[in-house]
Amino acid sequence: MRKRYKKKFKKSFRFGDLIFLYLFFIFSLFFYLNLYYFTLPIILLFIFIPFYFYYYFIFITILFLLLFYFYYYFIIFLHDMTYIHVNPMDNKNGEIIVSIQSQVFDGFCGNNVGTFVLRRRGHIPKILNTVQYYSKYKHIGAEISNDTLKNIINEFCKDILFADNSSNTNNHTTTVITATSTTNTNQISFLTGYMKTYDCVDIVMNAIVELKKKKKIENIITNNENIEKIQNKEKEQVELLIENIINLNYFWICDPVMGDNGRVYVDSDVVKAYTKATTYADIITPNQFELELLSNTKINNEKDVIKSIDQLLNNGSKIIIVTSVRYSFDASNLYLYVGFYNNNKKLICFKFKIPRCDIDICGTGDLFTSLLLSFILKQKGNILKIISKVLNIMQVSN
Ligand SMILES: Nc1ncnc2c1ncn2[C@@H]1O[C@H](COP(=O)(O)OP(=O)(O)O)[C@@H](O)[C@H]1O
Ligand SMILES: Cc1ncc(COP(=O)(O)O)c(C=O)c1O
Repeated sequence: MRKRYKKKFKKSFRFGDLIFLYLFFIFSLFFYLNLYYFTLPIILLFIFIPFYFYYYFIFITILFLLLFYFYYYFIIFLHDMTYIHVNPMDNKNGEIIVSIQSQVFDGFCGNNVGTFVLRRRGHIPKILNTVQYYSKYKHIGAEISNDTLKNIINEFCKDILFADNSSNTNNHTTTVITATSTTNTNQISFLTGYMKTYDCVDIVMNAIVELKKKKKIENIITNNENIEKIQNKEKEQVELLIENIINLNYFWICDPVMGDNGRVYVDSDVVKAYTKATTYADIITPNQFELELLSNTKINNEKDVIKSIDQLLNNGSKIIIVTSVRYSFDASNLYLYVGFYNNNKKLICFKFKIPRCDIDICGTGDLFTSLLLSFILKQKGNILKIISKVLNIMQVSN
């Protein structure tokens, strides 16, 4: 009786197909609701229990569960490959990043880009907005006053020095050290971008220099003897290590944002302030126009670029990265140059060719500097590899 009924049932309803559709529907629903966590297989198991007396359904259920598990772990694997998983509150390495840039209401530039990128890559930057404008193109809004800027920066410096002095006593309540009580306050990096006025650049620069002095940060630890012992090929590699060029425990990436393609968007005397800053900044990232302003040289060819880089390095900066140079004889590419002195004070310069998109993209410089900072901190090592990684992310297809 039961057999006959089963046969009839199978023929008329095509029960197997219905179950397939049912399973498909349930899975789609759960995925749509983002409920693909561990509880789901158990829920599904209970849903399918009524069908268990058909071994055919048992087989399908197990198959689906297995597929689900593979799919789930595959997603996690892909996610891990793509993003760096960091708990935003987990500042165990004690790094302190200070991002001093603009803030705009509309669009992407300055801290809107920089701090987003840094946070997305697992850093916890401290953020100071130098201006609050409507957009990159409409500088309507307000600049931070000198007093406010000084107050905030001084407070930060006080906190840092206080943390140093009281590193053995854990009864402090300063904001800087809230992340962990074992914060290494030597691991500080400054990223500066858009600053509208001479005073703003000057105040920030003086604070950084003063802090460096108070914390007795030595500039660099290059050990000539060790490098001489290494064979020639390896010697070249050692020269390229960023930790041999700048002090990674404390450095300043200064993007001298002044203008682009002949258009200036800061006060005219800001160039003087940045020229002074080239003495103290560890890494300077001008575009072609900014390099021309800083070196007072018109860039027509590669020789001009190298001469200007040499001039800025001579002032005291450790690394110059000219983020984009456009030559009249090559409209389809941009060129990025990186220059620094080796131990024998010989200028080392490399260039990267970048396929140029025929659009004016907003905030590219700010994206570049924040990625650069992140890769320096996370990856260290060969400076050319660091820049390649940054450019790989920046690369856009035409
Ligand atoms: N038109 C473009 N085509 C391709 N890449 C670009 C373009 N504009 C900018 N970039 C990328 O952004 C980086 C920084 O851009 P740049 O224009 O030099 O910065 P800034 O915003 O400071 O002027 C370049 O090194 C390059 O990788
Ligand atoms: C307010 C403001 N205007 C203009 C610029 C220049 O933008 P870009 O670097 O894309 O030329 C910036 C960059 O930070 C900015 O913050």
